Amino acid sequence: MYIGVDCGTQSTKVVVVDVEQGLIRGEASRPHHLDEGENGRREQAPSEWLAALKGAFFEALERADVDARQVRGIGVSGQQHGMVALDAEGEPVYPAKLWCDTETSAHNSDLMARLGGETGCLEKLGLVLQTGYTASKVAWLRDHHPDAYRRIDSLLLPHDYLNFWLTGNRVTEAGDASGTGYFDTQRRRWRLDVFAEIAPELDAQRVLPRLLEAHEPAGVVQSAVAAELGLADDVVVSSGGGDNMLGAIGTGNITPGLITLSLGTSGTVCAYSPAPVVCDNAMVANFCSSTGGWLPLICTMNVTSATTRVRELFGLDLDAFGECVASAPIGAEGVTVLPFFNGERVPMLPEASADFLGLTSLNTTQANLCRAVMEGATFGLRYGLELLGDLTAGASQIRLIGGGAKSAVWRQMVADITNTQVICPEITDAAALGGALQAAWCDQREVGVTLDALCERLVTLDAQSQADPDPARVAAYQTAYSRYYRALNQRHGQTD
Ligand SMILES: Nc1ncnc2c1ncn2[C@@H]1O[C@H](COP(=O)(O)OP(=O)(O)O)[C@@H](O)[C@H]1O
Ligand SMILES: O=C(CO)[C@@H](O)[C@H](O)COP(=O)(O)O
Repeated sequence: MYIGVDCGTQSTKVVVVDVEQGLIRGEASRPHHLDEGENGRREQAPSEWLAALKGAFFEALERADVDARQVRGIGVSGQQHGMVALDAEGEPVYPAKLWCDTETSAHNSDLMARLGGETGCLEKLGLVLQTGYTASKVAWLRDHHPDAYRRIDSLLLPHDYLNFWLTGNRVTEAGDASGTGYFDTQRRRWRLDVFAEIAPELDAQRVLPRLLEAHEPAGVVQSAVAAELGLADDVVVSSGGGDNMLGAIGTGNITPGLITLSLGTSGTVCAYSPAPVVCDNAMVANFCSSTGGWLPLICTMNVTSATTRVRELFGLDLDAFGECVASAPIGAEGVTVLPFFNGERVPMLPEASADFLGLTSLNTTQANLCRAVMEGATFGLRYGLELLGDLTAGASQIRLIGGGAKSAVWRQMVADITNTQVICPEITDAAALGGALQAAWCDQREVGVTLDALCERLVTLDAQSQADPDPARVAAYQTAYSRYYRALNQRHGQTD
C-alpha cells in the first residue's frame, strides 16, 4: 500500500493506492486558507499544510479500509515555488510566500537585470526568472524583513517541507528545484553564484537542501511522526516533487507524446522531454521532471481562481455555474475577459489586473459573464500551448486534471479551443497518484519494478470524460480567440 499526498494551493489531498491489486482504495482532502493582501501578497502558514495532511491521511485510510501499518511508502507532491524559510529549530521565520504572490515583481526585475537579462538567465539557469519563482521571494524577505532573513537556516519548497516533517531530512530533487531560480535546469545542479547574488549573507552549502535523484528516497518516516500517523517504523518517503511534475507521473506523461493540462488554482500545460529543453521564449519554463527527464511547462495564474471569483459574485454553486456557462453561446455574444485578477505569468504581466471588454446593454448577462471568464482562462492556456510549439508536436491527446476537469462543460471547451482530444484520469487528483507511484517506484526499483510499468497499471482513464473537438465549435472559438488575442495586445502591447 502506498500513499500519495498533494499539497495544492487550496487543499491537501491524500490517496491510498494498492499497487499489488492495481487499485486506488481511497481519497480525502482538507482545505487551506490563503492569506491575500495588498500589492499581490499571497501567503500561507506551513502549519496548515501539516494539519490538512494529517486530517486527509486518516480519512483516506478510513475510506480505503486500510490499516496505516500496511503502508510501505509515501510520495509527496507540492505547489511549486513557495518559499519555506526555516530557522535552526526547523520553524518558519516567515509564512510561506506562494507561487501566486506578485508582491516581489520589482525584486524579480532587479534580479533579472543583475543576471544579464533573459540571455543571462537562460545561460545560467536554463530558464528565464519569473516573479512567482522562489528567487525574488528570498530577495524580498532580505529587504523587507531583515531579522527573519538573518535567521534562515534552510530554504525549502512546500513539498520539501512536508518531506522534512516526515523524515527530518532537508532534501530536494530536480523537478521542484527547477522553479527556485537558483538551479541550473540543464545541468540539474544548484547555481551557487546566482544564489550568492540573491542572498549574499546566507551560506548556500548550509541553507540549500541536498539534491536527490528522482528515484532516491528522501528518507524513512521518523519515529515520532510514524507514531502519530500509526505507521510502521520503516516507511520510505520518495523524493517527491512539484505538483506539475507529479501530475505528469499521475497522467502517464513520462515519455514524449502526451500533454498534461491542469485546471487547478493555476492553469498549466506541460509535455515530457528526455533531453534538456532550451526553449528561449521567456514564458516557457524549461523545468526538469521528477522522473529524471525534463518537463517544459507554461503556467497561467488565473484559472479556477478566476472562475471562482465570478461564480461567487453571482452566488452560484459549481453545478449552477456550469449550467450558466452552457446556456450562453460560444464567444459570449462579444464579451471578452482578460482574467488577470492576480497579475499573470503567461503572458508575462505580473502587475496586470482583469478586464471585462465588449460589454453592451444587450450582452451584459450573468450567463455571458460566466462563460467569458471560463473562455478567457482557457484562451490563456491555448496561448501558452502555442508558445510550447514543437515541444508538444506529435501529442494527440490532452490528459486533463485539476479541480476544473470535473466540469463536463469545461472539458469540452478545452477540446474545442485546443482542437485536441481531451480525457481525464479516473482519479480526481493525479498529482497525489503520481506521489504514490513514485513512492512505489522508489521502494521496489531494486526488485526490477519500473515507473513505466507502474503507470501502465495504475494510470487508468475515464472513458466517460472523453471530449472530442467538433469542427463547427473549433471555428467559433477561433473567432473568439482572435478577439481575445487582439484585446490582449491592445491592452498590454506586444506580448509574444
Ligand atoms: N465542477 C467544477 N467546475 C469548475 N470548477 C471546479 C469544479 N470542481 C472543482 N472546481 C474548482 O477546482 C478548484 C480546486 O482545484 P484543485 O486542482 O484542487 O486546486 P489546487 O490544486 O490548486 O488546490 C476549486 O477552485 C474548485 O472550485
Ligand atoms: O506555479 C506553478 C507552476 O509553475 C503552479 O502550477 C503551482 O505549482 C500551483 O499549482 P496548483 O495549486 O494550481 O495546482
